Amino acid sequence: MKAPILVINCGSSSIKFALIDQAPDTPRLSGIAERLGSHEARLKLTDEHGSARDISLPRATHALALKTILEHLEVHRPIGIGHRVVHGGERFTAATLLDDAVVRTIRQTISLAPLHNPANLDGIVATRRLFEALPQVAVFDTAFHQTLPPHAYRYAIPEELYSRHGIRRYGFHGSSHAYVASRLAEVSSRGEGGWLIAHLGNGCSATAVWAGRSLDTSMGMTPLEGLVMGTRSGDVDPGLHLHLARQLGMSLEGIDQLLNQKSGLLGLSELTNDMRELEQAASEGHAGASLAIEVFCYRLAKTLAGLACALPRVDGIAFTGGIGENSPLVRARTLGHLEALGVRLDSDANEGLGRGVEGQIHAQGATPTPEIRVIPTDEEGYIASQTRALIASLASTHQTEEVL
Ligand SMILES: Nc1ncnc2c1ncn2[C@@H]1O[C@H](COP(=O)(O)OP(=O)(O)O)[C@@H](O)[C@H]1O
Ligand SMILES: CC(=O)OP(=O)(O)O
Ligand SMILES: [Mg+2]
Repeated sequence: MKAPILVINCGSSSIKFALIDQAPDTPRLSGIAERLGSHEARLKLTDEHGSARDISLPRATHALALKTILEHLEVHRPIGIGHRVVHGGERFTAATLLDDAVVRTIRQTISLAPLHNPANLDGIVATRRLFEALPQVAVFDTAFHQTLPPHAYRYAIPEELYSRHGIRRYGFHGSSHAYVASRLAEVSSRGEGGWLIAHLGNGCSATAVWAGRSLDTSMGMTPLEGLVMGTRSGDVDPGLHLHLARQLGMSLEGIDQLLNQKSGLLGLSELTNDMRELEQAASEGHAGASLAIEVFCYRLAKTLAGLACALPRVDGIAFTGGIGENSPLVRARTLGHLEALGVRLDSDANEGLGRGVEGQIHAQGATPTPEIRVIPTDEEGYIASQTRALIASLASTHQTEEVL
């Protein structure tokens, strides 16, 4: 591999990673260390030829898993490491070189993303210790949404909560939305224009993008706002929290768990958070699974229609993420609720498109309607390119300073 960048996405019980060559189309080395902390902890590695290895790491911590990952990848001599950091608050509007001060500032944003940032930081701290000599970069999920105008990012609550405590909408999945927006500009005849992008994975969010800039998005201060997700409720009546506490005697911890881990597709279906399994169960007559899919698609359509307000014109709608790329059913059901936006799906193209494959699925007619596209996301590729660009710009500044 030539000058590869190691990308690390450190979650609460897993670490996803990829080693990415400077030539974008070179096959990657990638993998996941999962169930960390448990007896079943393991590392799954797929090399650049596609052959997979499964290594058992009983009770491995994040630090031990990272050490093992790095031992396996070291021979390829990465030139830098890019870390996914979910919340950058208002302080970070772009990818940032990690030093002690930046790590301290990320630590201060923990209260804004208690589910994601502590794990991201654990990964950063351990990797900086293990690889002192390598430049390391934080790429923030929130950075792409820092172009939101105040009327999109402010909540209608007292001003002081924003100015003193940073309570506002931030938006997430920025690396995915930014990647898809740039890919749309390459493949669509409409160019950069106005796009509604639906990132549908375990976490789900939709974004309105105009001329490559995010103008509004469905997630808010935390990744709980907005769409129905695998285990997250998305939007609920804000009065629900008080009701659960006062009438049902639930604790804050309990409410947090209920809305983040027991709701969404899982809560509605009482079956699973996995869309593939839900589609199977629904086809066999499971009423909860059918309802979960219907609520998911209706709420997504309603959010996309709302986000259209942010755009001067809707040139198209793009689907991405595990569900967006693989589920013709979810795409068709969602678009079925959006006739008012003038969208027209080509059902055969939708059904016939390979799983995880890029393509266009709108009906071709005399009058142009919004394009409908499937764009497989590449968060790791985006994080690697941001990391590479920052390292290159620092190297050239350093060289200029030496000449001067
Ligand atoms: N063929 C498929 N049909 C429907 N849903 C699918 C299919 N393949 C994957 N998915 C769904 O994609 C979701 C996971 O998306 P993914 O983007 O991989 O998640 P993450 O946010 O963890 O990266 C799961 O709900 C899974 O069921
Ligand atoms: C921000 C967020 O929801 O991330 P994920 O989809 O990885 O959970
Ligand atoms: Mg993913």
